[in-house]
Amino acid sequence: MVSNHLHLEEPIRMSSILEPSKRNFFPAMTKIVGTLGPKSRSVEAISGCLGAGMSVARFDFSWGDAEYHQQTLENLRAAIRSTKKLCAVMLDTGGPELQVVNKTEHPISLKADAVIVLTPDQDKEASSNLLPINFKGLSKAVKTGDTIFIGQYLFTGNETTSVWLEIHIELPTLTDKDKEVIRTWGARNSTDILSVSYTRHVEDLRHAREFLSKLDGLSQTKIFAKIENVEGMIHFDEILREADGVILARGNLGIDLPPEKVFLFQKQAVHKCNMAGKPAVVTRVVDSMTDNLRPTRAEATDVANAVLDGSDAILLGAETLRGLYPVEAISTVGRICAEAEKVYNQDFYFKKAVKCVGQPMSHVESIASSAVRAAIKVKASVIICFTSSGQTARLIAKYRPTMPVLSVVIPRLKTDQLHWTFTGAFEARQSLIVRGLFPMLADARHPVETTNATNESILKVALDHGQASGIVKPHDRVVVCQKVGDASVVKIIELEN
Ligand SMILES: Nc1ncnc2c1ncn2[C@@H]1O[C@H](COP(=O)(O)OP(=O)(O)O)[C@@H](O)[C@H]1O
Ligand SMILES: C=C(OP(=O)(O)O)C(=O)O
Ligand SMILES: [K+]
Ligand SMILES: [Mg+2]
Repeated sequence: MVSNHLHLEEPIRMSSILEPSKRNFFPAMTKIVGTLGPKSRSVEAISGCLGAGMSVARFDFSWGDAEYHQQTLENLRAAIRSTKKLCAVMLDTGGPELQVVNKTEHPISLKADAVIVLTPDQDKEASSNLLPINFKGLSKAVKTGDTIFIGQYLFTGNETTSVWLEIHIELPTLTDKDKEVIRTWGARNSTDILSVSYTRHVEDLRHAREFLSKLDGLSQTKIFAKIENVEGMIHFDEILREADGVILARGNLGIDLPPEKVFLFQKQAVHKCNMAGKPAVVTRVVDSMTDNLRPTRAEATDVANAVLDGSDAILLGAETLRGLYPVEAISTVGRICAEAEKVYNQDFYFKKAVKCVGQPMSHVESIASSAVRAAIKVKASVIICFTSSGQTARLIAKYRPTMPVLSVVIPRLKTDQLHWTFTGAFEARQSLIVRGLFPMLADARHPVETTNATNESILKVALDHGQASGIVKPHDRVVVCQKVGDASVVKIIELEN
């Protein structure tokens, strides 16, 4: 029996809940973004995070300077080399966020019923009754009776953190400080994904794209809209059309929205992203793991529901940034995701996605959905997809195959009139935030023409890679999606050994 809701493909025996889960070579199809900070920035800590399943590292420029984040990034590179795990780099802007400037590095506690003065004078020392704010226009932006909410990361010493106001702040979404960081740190480190904090309108993204296109090395950076207030939520559809992906910043948005409405936003936003074939990233899932080894029941269930809703990735903030158990937080979330993926109603979802595209389908989309359908019908253990731009692989992932997709990124030679370089590295890393995609960068010495001989030799390398990592075993069936000459083909192969 196939039920027509998005969870539980079919009823299961209660006793089967206790059956131990099979170990996979990868923790989950759902990806985990880890924010790197004080508790997760040494080579050792980052290696642990990569081993536990983190595939995107987020650098949050709401705090810390470029030098601090550069050191962390160098450590990430060392950890990638030693663990041989791929990891994408996400630059998260500060955005129009008002911050309390606490230079004392000591936590500050606020007392109930106390009177607090907010001052734009950043030279003043922060205390329980005086909070310096990094925004001169505050007194003009508020009126008597307005509420000012002070974010929860506040006063933990290391992070200067968010203050939220029930008002519209006349600051651009990409501030001058953000632009400076992108121009310097971002360009120097070939940022894979730019997270545009507090995206409020589609213009915010157009502006960001135009800005990136003028910078050396950043024209390929994917732009993710971080939706964290009601304004961004209201303009969601137009934002999604322009974005390469969306981050549902439930922490900040959850303050702006009545609690009983948060789930509605999540389900709608994730669904819209799924239908558009763009990655949806959900934040703030296991806050309590910042200080504890186990999540609460509500948090554990929430992670599973995010997967059943169709999320591509889970973003951990304080849990990895300043939490006591970054590695355990990642592995716990990964295990919950893997369990939820097993009961995800792929059949129902697939039909909805096909219906939503309508007819006629584009050729690539038709090939991609057919590859997923064939793989499920023949119980293939993996789909191997050849891609250069990454588009075919993303389209396959859109149909949420139940098996991993090994996306073999074939480099292309390109020139800017001065130099010749190979593409591929960006495309491979950028798929690390898409549910089910596991990229592999083909050797740049392979010629890019799609002849039978080159296809076969690259496929052999991919299969060897799959076998070495345990993703494919002897006698497995594998679905391959590639171009032979001018024709896109989906073929099913049976492995001998
Ligand atoms: N270098 C390649 N060798 C063989 N097949 C390829 C290559 N690049 C893409 N394909 C296949 O070609 C078809 C679509 O082509 P195209 O849109 O150019 O791919 P993409 O945009 O993903 O790079 C898909 O079947 C894809 O798997
Ligand atoms: C991720 C969030 O915020 P921040 O960027 O402040 O960590 C959030 O609000 O969910
Ligand atoms: K931020
Ligand atoms: Mg294409």
